[in-house]
Amino acid sequence: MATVQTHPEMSLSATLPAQQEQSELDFMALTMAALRFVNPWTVDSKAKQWQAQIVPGSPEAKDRIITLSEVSRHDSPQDCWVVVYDRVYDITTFFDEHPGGADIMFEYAGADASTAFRSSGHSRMAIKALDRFLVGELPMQERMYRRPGGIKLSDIPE
Ligand code: HEM
Repeated sequence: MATVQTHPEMSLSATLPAQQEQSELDFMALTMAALRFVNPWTVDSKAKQWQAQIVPGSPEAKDRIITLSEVSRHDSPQDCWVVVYDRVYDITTFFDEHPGGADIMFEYAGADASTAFRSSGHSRMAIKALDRFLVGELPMQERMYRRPGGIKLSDIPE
């Protein structure tokens, strides 16, 4: 039977990256575990509470933390969520009412619509109209506009 001999140096260099990767992975897992322990805004803690249906615009919506990954699951005309300025809105019932049309909004189904919303020149009234569709907000580590030291826009809603 034929055997393939590799030069000892070659086989060493071939195994090194794999070993390195293994130890990096362990290091990452440890770091993530430590971060979860000390970080009060961990994704898991509040996101797991997302079980029951929530009425858009209700007081409970203000306390609900929803991850981007959860938002991405609501991307159909029957169940459509978008993110605007780190807040999550269920706009399923708004398609027919939207003065800018349904299609333009549906392009952002399950995704972040902040820049589209902003660049369409929405009025204060439109910003206020967001309230009634609120279902929650992103965890701190997924936010872009409402995090300490993050981008500050003077005209985004409180
Ligand atoms: C997410 C919830 C949204 C709400 C509550 C909302 C609300 C409104 C309102 C009230 C208007 C009337 C004009 C005004 O008062 O500013 C409007 C217009 C408009 N919206 Fe939205 N909008 C939303 C999302 C979007 C998105 C994601 C886009 C994407 C680009 C968009 C594009 C437009 C455009 C182009 C107009 C202008 C229509 C015209 O003047 O003919 N909107 N929207």
